[in-house]
Amino acid sequence: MRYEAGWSTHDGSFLELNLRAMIARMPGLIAATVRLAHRADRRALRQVAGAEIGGGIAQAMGLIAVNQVLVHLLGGGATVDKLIAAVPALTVVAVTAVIGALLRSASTAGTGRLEPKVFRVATEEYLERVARVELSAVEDEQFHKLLDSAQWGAESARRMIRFCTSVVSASISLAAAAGVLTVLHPALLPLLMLMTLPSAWSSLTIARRRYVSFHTWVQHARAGQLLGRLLIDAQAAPEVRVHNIGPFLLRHFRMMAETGEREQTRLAGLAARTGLVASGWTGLATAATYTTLGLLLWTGTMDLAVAGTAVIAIRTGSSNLDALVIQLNYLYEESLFVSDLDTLCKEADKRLIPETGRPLPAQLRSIRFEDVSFTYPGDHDTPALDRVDVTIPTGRIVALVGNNGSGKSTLAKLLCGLYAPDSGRVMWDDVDATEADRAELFDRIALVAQDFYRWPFTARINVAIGRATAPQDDALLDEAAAYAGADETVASLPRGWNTLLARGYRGGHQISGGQWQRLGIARARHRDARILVVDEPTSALDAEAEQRVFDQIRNMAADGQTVVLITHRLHSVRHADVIYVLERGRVVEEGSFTDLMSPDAVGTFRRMYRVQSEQYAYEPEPAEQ
Ligand SMILES: Nc1ncnc2c1ncn2[C@@H]1O[C@H](COP(=O)(O)OP(=O)(O)OP(=O)(O)O)[C@@H](O)[C@H]1O
Repeated sequence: MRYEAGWSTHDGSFLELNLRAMIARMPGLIAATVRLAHRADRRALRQVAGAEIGGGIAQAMGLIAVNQVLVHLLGGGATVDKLIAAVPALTVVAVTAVIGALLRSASTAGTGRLEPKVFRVATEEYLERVARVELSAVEDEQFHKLLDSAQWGAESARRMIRFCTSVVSASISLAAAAGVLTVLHPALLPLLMLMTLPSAWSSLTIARRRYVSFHTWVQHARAGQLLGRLLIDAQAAPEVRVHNIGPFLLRHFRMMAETGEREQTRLAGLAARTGLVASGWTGLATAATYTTLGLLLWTGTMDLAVAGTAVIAIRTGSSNLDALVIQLNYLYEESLFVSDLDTLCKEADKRLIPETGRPLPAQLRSIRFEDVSFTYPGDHDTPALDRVDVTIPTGRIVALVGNNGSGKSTLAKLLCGLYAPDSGRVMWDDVDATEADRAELFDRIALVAQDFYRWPFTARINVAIGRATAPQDDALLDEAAAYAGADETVASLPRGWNTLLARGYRGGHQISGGQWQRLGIARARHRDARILVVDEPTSALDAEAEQRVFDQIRNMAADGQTVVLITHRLHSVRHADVIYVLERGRVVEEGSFTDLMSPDAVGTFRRMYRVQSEQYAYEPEPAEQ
């Protein structure tokens, strides 16, 4: 499941993974992290910033004081006098060390507080958007790939806080050491930089490879995890056992994991080689630095006290510079994932369901599909709906029937405003659904989809979620449950309405498919919308419950509610005002039950009805003579 890196060029970021680009982008990245942290917790941010800046100043002062101590100790005079003279500087060294330690712990506490908050803010930012994008975006493979990689972004944003703190701290310490070195001798600073360049190059190269590899293999990793999860999934568990699917899944899990391992091994080998080359160059640069120092001493250009401070400053400076490069590199690597998150937010913004639109008619007369065609993205040749004309009059029952894959559910989804037609229009009287206020449109529809969602919450929430924003009213919930025949189910649950319907959690309970379906119908009833779209509402119901649901659907239409009924139970569409028969995305027949059953009709419905009714025909065995 390798990906071409092409998609990653959406931001082209990894291609810019070189030192110049990194330095150019760094202020922007730090500013973005600071903004995120500011939104998450201002006080903690101030605490971290104050502690880091204070810590850097303390370190610089400490280094200057060390220089003073060495000057006193290596100067002329009696040892006791030299020690007494060094006491004030020694005190400064001790005090700055204590202050530094206190500030470091303040920074650690602040960072610890900030990190989880930044993670939450970043996560909410994309979740909030993704929940509002068009359904077509959620089903789009490219968008999904972006979702996969961007999900790491929130975790990266969290880690960036720590790396940002380390970068600021290492930069201040480095500035202190560099300042001291420049004062000691101007040649020392460039030499220090030279010592660090190879490790900077090596970390960047390794980071670049890791990022490219991540993007190439991201969906492969997800698919591997999916296989692993299937083995422990409660729903798959019966088949896994009875059909002995465990070894099959495990074998494929191993195969996918091994591909991942090979990639990791390849990266590790390359990293080891790059690291070795870098270490060689660092060794040469270090030798050059200390040779220069030796020469300066030998020629008398530098005295011993200064050389001692220089060695300390070089050691501090090079470890600061190493830390800075490593932290900058981590920061940069994480920022690439944060930029994926940013890209996801931008892409999601482009695909958001519009928040405004034309108001729908208050007294709607009908919804009309006018010459509507629709093809799912990727299915270029086979339209799911092909030039369909359908009229749904208000307060009537409209039935959609047809073979599997004939386009019934797709038509229902277009009606619900989940997809827009490729051509043709869905008109709510004189308002085109694509221009309509979508929130208002959704508000008018209650949907019992074929694959309605089994929320892993309590029975109460499973029904109340039909009107998620309204306050919960037990009387209304009871009424909806009674309507759908779910009242007995609820009464039989160990904790009634408050029973958790999620196996695998404490107190979780499992109900049957039919009982779920009753709850799904109760949910749609509780929504109390003007148009009810029911897609195979009774597939899991027993015969009596099924009859009851269809009777109630009839009553609803009598009360003025519009019902769009999709079903394979053809006897249940007898009472529909109009029946549309679909075949391969086209309407091939329409009319009332009587019209379609008449000998003059096209005959598709009649044929389907006859096949079904023959299955129910009961002829008693002839009595034995
Ligand atoms: N989300 C989707 N993405 C891509 N193709 C889809 C999607 N949903 C349905 N299709 C395709 O569109 C066609 C019509 O499917 P649809 O679900 O509308 O049929 P249906 O009449 O409701 O079938 P059934 O009676 O089996 O529920 C089918 O060929 C199906 O493969």
